[in-house]
Amino acid sequence: MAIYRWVIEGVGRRRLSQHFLVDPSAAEYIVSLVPPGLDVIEVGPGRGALTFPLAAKSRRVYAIELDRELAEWLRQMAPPNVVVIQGDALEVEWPHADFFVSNIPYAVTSPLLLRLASRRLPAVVTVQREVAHRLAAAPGSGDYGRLTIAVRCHYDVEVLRVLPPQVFAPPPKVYSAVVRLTPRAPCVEDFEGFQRFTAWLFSARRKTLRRLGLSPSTKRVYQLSLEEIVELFRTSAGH
Ligand SMILES: C[S@@+](CC[C@H](N)C(=O)[O-])C[C@H]1O[C@@H](n2cnc3c(N)ncnc32)[C@H](O)[C@@H]1O
Repeated sequence: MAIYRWVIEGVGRRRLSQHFLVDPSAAEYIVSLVPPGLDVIEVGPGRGALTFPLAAKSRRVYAIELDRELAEWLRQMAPPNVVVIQGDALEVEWPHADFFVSNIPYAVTSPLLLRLASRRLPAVVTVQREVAHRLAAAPGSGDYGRLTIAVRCHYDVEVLRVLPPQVFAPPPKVYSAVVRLTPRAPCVEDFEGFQRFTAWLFSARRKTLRRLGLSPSTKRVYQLSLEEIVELFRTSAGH
């Protein structure tokens, strides 16, 4: 019975991507990238590795945690300027804030980044190194795709530091990277329409524009810059 319970909990924890930051210098580095005196949203505070130092330099920290036990623990332990919101960060309403921080739970990386992009908050996020490569990818590379386009439509992306698995407990199987996202003027007004367009476009990522009937160009979809994709969207959708 005890083993059975342990197995079920293990699966649950994996689904929650619970790898806790245990290297104080990594936590200090991430928090140093957040300007002082702001209202900050933190997704997945866990055991508070970022939350506590963040609270010390911020006006308020809204800590959104899905795990009920961790949320309750944090409510009891955190200073009064930490507002714990128990729930799924993909579903709960995000409070008004100036900045976003998260060691992103791996299982929700893409939808969370898309939700963040629609809010255009300045952010520092830790993601799998492969995701960081996708965010920073240049046209023509294998990592370049819809996620690159969606995030870069709203942000300038800087991959600042790679973190080895051992900075987390339990260590994940992959390396992570700290990424700074600085809002830029959005590349389009109709982001939802743009998302539908890029979904269609990248479902044929190796096809040429001529083959897709979009232009006489023999360039392939994955070789197009963000600006070229925006231009195609404008002409094809009459925007
Ligand atoms: C990678 S851990 C990071 C924990 C802590 N920030 C740290 O660095 O030690 C991810 C955290 O996000 C929480 N979490 C997972 N999915 C979530 C979701 N959809 N919404 C909010 N929190 C979530 C997990 O319970 C866990 O505490």
